[in-house]
Amino acid sequence: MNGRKVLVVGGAGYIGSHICKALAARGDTPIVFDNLSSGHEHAVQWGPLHRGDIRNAADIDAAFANHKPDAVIHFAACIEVGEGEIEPLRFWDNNVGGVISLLQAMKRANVNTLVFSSTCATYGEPETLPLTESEPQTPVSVYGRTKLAVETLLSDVSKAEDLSYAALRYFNASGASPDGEIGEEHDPESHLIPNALKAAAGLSGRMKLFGTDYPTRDGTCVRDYIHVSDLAVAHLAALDRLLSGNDSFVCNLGSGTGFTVREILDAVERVTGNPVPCDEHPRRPGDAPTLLADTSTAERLLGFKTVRSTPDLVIGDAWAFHRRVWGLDDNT
Ligand SMILES: NC(=O)c1ccc[n+]([C@@H]2O[C@H](COP(=O)([O-])OP(=O)(O)OC[C@H]3O[C@@H](n4cnc5c(N)ncnc54)[C@H](O)[C@@H]3O)[C@@H](O)[C@H]2O)c1
Ligand SMILES: O=c1ccn([C@@H]2O[C@H](COP(=O)(O)OP(=O)(O)O[C@H]3O[C@H](CO)[C@@H](O)[C@H](O)[C@H]3O)[C@@H](O)[C@H]2O)c(=O)[nH]1
Repeated sequence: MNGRKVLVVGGAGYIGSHICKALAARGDTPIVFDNLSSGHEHAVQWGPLHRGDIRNAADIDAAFANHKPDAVIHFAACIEVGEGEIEPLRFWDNNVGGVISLLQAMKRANVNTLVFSSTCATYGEPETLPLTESEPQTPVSVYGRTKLAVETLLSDVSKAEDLSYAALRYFNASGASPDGEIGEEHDPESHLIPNALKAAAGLSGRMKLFGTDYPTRDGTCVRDYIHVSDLAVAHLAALDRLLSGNDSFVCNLGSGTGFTVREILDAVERVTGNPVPCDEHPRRPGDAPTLLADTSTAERLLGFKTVRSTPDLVIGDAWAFHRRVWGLDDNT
């Protein structure tokens, strides 16, 4: 299915920009709606940018009126888990208030298809691994609770109104566009792989390894890293499934394989050829020991299987992107 206009809310950000690129590559038009609070204008390359805030009804109504999209993919949120503990009101306002505002605008514009960025952080500290979608959701962070609240909101609204939605629970989004064009540019950056690459490049001093006493094979947290280009493929499939008239659904997006923090640091050293200077620190609050996706629902509903979600491909693509952005190609 192509030739659609898709409003990509938060499309100037890390994951959203990769989905825009994938939409355009197959003949859809991504219209980015973004307030550029953490996104980048230079990442909007495949369709128009409509600058505005999701919580402002006039802004979002204007985007629907000007561009008449067929569907919406919603990425915009406050994502920095630690900040949520300090500023919960800001997180609830943007992550939940933003979706209420968006749903109201969709209703006014008569657009009823929505793909939503949820997260494995809604599961909290699971007992059963790998995580299926039916695992109880008991998030341990403000961030995770706002995302779970949106899932509940979408479920309630879809029962009463003409709304079909997909809530996609990403595991750890990582990597960069394989052609090096776009990648992860968060500021501040809290994610493991870009921080490790920066340390390997000698640009940030020693990195912090949070927690070495977890009940895992080497004492560090296990995560399921999914390449952002694989995530993009899954979003197109989710959109197509909804636009074909199927019911709303919830689905994990992960690779199904877990790696410890130490294994990721080893891979960073292997790919870059540089050591990762690193100090051991206490656990970071809110980190679950292990998060690992059961991928069977994504396979069944979306025909989705990852193809680039191995540590070496993820880190290789991220490294190529960051070398360019950091201006290292001539001297590292
Ligand atoms: N990065 C991950 O590993 C990960 C994992 C699970 C879920 N997610 C979810 O995926 C989504 C995208 O994450 P990301 O890493 O690309 O984040 P990001 O910060 O790079 O992108 C978010 C975008 O939304 C925009 N935005 C924020 N608030 C807005 C508002 N009120 N109005 C308009 N635009 C607004 C920002 O400017 C930015 O461009 C988020 O919802 C996040 O919670 C991310
Ligand atoms: O400088 C760092 C950064 C991270 N870590 C550790 O590395 C692991 C992965 O951390 P990170 O890359 O920050 O990812 P998560 O905390 O797993 O969270 C990400 O993945 C979640 C889904 O798992 C999303 O919901 C969040 O938005 C996203 O930040 C964790 O054990 C961290 O403690 C370090 O040791 N040092």
